[in-house]
Amino acid sequence: MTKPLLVAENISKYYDGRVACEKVNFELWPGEVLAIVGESGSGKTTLLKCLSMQIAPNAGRVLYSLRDGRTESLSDLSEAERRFLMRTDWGFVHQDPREGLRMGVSAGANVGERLMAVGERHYGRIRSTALDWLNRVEIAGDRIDESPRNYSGGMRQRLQIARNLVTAPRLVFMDEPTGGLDVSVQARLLDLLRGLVRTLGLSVVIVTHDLAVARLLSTRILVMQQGKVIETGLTDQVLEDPQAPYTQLLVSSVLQV
Ligand SMILES: Nc1ncnc2c1ncn2[C@@H]1O[C@H](COP(=O)(O)OP(=O)(O)OP(=O)(O)O)[C@@H](O)[C@H]1O
Repeated sequence: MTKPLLVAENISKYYDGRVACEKVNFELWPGEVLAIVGESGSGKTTLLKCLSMQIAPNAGRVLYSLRDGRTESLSDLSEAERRFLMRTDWGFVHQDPREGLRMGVSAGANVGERLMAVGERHYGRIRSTALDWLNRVEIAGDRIDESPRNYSGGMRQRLQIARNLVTAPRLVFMDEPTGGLDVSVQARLLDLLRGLVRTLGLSVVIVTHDLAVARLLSTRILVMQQGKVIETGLTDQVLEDPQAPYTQLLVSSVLQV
């Protein structure tokens, strides 16, 4: 692919006149993992929501390269195109897996229903694909009929990932996917995510306040402070040689390893 998958142009969002994010610009290329980092309240989640059509920005636009090769502004998409993105071409991994899962149905159904949403009707195939995905996210196959209510936090998060990836999305948004988990569970999940992202060639926009997560997963990084992007570049470069004083502070306080 010779053009970006997603382009953010001057994205701004205000709440009661207060800046949540302002004039954010970047390009996301196929296979790239972009980490949005910054302290609490810097506008990371707001930006992610604007990018993924969960909220409308007050200004600016998001261009997306559709599977048929057209590049369209998200705000100009038809309802059917939006649905296709939400159900198939995009994934969204929430920090709290309960937001991304249906807790009232089995783990297998959580994965299977995304497949059904894209037209798969054959029960045997749905079940075997669900099993395969549980396996890929290291959930034992004999837990397929259990409700995710019985699952641990780490298992729920892995199930949420399976549910998202089963439709072979090209772009996955992640909001603090390892937040709220024990450190050892986080490490394992990060490993798994890194493996999946690489094998599947996924493009990812990930919000994290944890620079170690950004370092492990991302190719590029975007540092936000008070709603604005203050530094951006290749992750290794930015973390090794941060230019903005705020980034220097972030890096020196967090990455003393
Ligand atoms: N629905 C809302 N109504 C009013 N203000 C909001 C709303 N959502 C976010 N904000 C404000 O926008 C700013 C950015 O918030 P946002 O949640 O995007 O930051 P964040 O960097 O994701 O923070 P955190 O890491 O704590 O989740 C904050 O000042 C926040 O109070």
